[in-house]
Amino acid sequence: MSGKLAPNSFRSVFKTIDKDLVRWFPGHMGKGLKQMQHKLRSVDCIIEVHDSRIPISGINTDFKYTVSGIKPHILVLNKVDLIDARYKSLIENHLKDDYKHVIFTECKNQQCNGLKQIFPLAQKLIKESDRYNRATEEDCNIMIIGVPNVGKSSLINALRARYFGKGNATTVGAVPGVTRSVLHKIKLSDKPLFYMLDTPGILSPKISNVETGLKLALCSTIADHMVGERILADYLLYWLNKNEHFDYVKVFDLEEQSDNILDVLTHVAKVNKKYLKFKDTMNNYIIAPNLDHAANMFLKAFRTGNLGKIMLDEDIIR
Ligand SMILES: Nc1nc2c(ncn2[C@@H]2O[C@H](COP(=O)(O)OP(=O)(O)OP(=O)(O)O)[C@@H](O)[C@H]2O)c(=O)[nH]1
Repeated sequence: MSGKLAPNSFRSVFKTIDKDLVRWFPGHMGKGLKQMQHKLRSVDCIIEVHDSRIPISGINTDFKYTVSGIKPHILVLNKVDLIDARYKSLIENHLKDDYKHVIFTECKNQQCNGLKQIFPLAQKLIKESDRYNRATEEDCNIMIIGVPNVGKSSLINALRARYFGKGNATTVGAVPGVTRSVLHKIKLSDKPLFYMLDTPGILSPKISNVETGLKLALCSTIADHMVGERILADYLLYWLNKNEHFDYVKVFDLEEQSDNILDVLTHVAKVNKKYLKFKDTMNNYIIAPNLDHAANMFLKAFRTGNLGKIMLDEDIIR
């Protein structure tokens, strides 16, 4: 039976030593954004994809001032399979002033309702819009934008399989930054003639605060090593405790809830028999729990949904 700590025994603030622990804007992202802007003239609709687990922290608000705003726009919140369904209406409500069309998707499930809604909605919005310079063009182009690793390529592949009956046209990866080439043009359907333009994930150059950055990193939009696996695991533990999600106690066979990441990681490493062997200054062998391995296991459990269906912005929406 797992023990319970009183709520006030957990940290109420996450303190990091390094305020600049994430270097946000790798060079290719700035270049990608410029190339996207140049291509806007040939675009009829924008589908902005983000991660349902961070529907507020994860949105790159720069898109609003750079690439979206002028063209018909759909906000897709992907990976909805990883959040508790009751948050969908709360998220929609929270975003309603900024985003008129919000669709939740789960790319791994072809039967997902959201996937079925996207193309008909895009067609409708384009039909109702003024296409200006493109009014006489027969083909329609939908540009897919978003931060890294939210599932843009997966969405393109799922839509293409649905409407064009073709296999993967673009590479899917578990680490951010798989799509580097800007505006890879992929046919979505023949009649009507529709194309999708894949784009590399773009993060905002300025992240409003460290916690937003850490949430982005927990959802793999930033490579783990940019932040550090142990810091990320510590933030996750802090967040889980603060928001009373204690599935980790059972999943990792802990005796009780804990707010001490070193204790938790040491336990996880020991239970899973993950040790490091190294020599000390006296040339003696030391065997110690492999805390980095344990941190990765902790992060993976969250990312695969094993720690429960978790929406990291629930603290903001509440
Ligand atoms: N659970 C879950 N995972 C998903 C879903 N869609 C995509 N993924 C996973 O998310 C990871 C990233 O997917 P991609 O399609 O490569 O994402 P991307 O936005 O194109 O990535 P970049 O090219 O880095 O910008 C992969 O491991 C996918 O399998 C989904 O709906 N649910």
